[in-house]
Amino acid sequence: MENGLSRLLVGLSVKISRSDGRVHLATVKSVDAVKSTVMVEWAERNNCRGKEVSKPINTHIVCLSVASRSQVRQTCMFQATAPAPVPAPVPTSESSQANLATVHSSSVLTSSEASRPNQKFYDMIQDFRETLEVTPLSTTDHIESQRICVCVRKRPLNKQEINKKEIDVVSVPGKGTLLVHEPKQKVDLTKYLDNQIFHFDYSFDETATNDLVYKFTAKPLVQSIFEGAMATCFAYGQTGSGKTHTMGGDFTGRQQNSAKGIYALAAHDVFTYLNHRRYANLDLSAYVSFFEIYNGKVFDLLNKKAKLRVLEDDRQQVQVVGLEEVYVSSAEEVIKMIQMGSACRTSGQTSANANSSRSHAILQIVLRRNDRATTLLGKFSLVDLAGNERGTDVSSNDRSTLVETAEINRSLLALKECIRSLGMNSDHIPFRMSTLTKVLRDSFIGEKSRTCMIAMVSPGMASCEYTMNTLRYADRVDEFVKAMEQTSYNIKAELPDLLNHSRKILGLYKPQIYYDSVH
Ligand SMILES: Nc1ncnc2c1ncn2[C@@H]1O[C@H](COP(=O)(O)OP(=O)(O)OP(=O)(O)O)[C@@H](O)[C@H]1O
Repeated sequence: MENGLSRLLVGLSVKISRSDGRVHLATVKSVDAVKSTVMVEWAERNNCRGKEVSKPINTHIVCLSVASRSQVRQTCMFQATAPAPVPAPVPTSESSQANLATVHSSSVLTSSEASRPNQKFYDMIQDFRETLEVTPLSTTDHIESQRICVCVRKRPLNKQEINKKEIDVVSVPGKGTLLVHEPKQKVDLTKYLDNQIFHFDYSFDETATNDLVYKFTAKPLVQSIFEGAMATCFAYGQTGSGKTHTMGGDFTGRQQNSAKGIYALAAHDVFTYLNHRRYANLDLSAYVSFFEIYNGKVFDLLNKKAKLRVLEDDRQQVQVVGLEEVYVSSAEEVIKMIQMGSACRTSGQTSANANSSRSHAILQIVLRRNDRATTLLGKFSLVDLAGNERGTDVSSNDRSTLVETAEINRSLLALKECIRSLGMNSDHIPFRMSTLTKVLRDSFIGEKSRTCMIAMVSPGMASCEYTMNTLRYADRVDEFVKAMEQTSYNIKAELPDLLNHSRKILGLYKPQIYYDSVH
């Protein structure tokens, strides 16, 4: 019977009618999906988009009652619209069948879904999502070359959040757009969503891989360092939002796969270019350094966390004195350095003075000419920033936390200001505001500098405030840069209007003559 129902549902577009009168539309993709844990949750979490539903050929009602692994029984009525008889090769497993308890051919609906905290908000968000046009970014999409690029990446709900039945309050319809459905309550206790919309250069949803993120963010910057640029890629966001996952590689349990992060992907491309005949006559070598900044102090991750000094000479050149710069001849060697440095960073977490989420980690891939002075050609700095979540939390009065917080605040503020100055082509770069911006000073100067910021967000309702902080920060960087890009265009576009206005006031209005003269 269960098997029959599974076959019946696979490939169908189903309308899930619920006791409160709401309707969800979904396409059932596989028998396994039907059988896994709670069908209702699955259907709601995945394809609940009305536009996927094809015209019904025949309609029938089924009432599906399923039990989750925790034996919470849930019953739901399905109005299934079948486009065609569905061919379904059905691998059945005893264990998964156990999850499907009973099926009734009844139209009576009893729903016990309200077991989820914040169910009302969950429903409202689901309803909102049904109205969204979703166009996820794909590898074939066009990549725009720009001097400053600001993107956002949403990670999936993690196991803990799923167990807590946290609701996902972030939607990524694509094309650089991201929405936060902020749950709010009026004074009369009516619940409502404050749907806030943000636009960035690219927005990555929870299904995006590191490869995809890399392709649109750091990859376009790699070539620039072969043309003499200083390129920088930042990962910004609260603790646990996915900065290290993105930069350093994804985790399998506690093991980090360093070959799968943006650090390693960039290293691969550096060696591809290095071996390309186009750059062969430059006679270049690659070097790597890896260090962290904690509380304004620099520690060398490739040299047993040696504490280093940052000095500035009279020509404003900033030097990290004694920083190891290791010659590397392949991407694999860079990955080894990343593993070594990351292990050093992690082990520091247990010591009294450092914690990875409270420090900025910077991997630099440096290109030098093989001349006597090993002249610098270009540099790519990849930065895993400190978590920004306690930047606004002033509730803790522990002294070291306050000092730490002040330093993180200062450095993130300085970073924003330096990127803005870069966007303005300003002569004044306020890099002295923090150690982070001091050591990255050369990234903010010169016509060829390129910067990319990836803002990471956690999707859970509990992280909503931090998510909004992250997005506002990224939005301000982006907004300002785009405003500067727009300025020259707007001045040109608005000049006729402004001049006409002045002429009117002065009684000199000759629109035709003026218009002709402008064009
Ligand atoms: N896009 C993603 N897909 C799957 N899992 C992810 C993703 N992003 C993050 N995670 C997982 O979430 C957890 C936290 O991620 P991560 O350590 O990268 O966060 P973080 O922002 O670097 O935190 P911290 O500031 O504390 O270092 C990890 O277990 C990671 O594997």
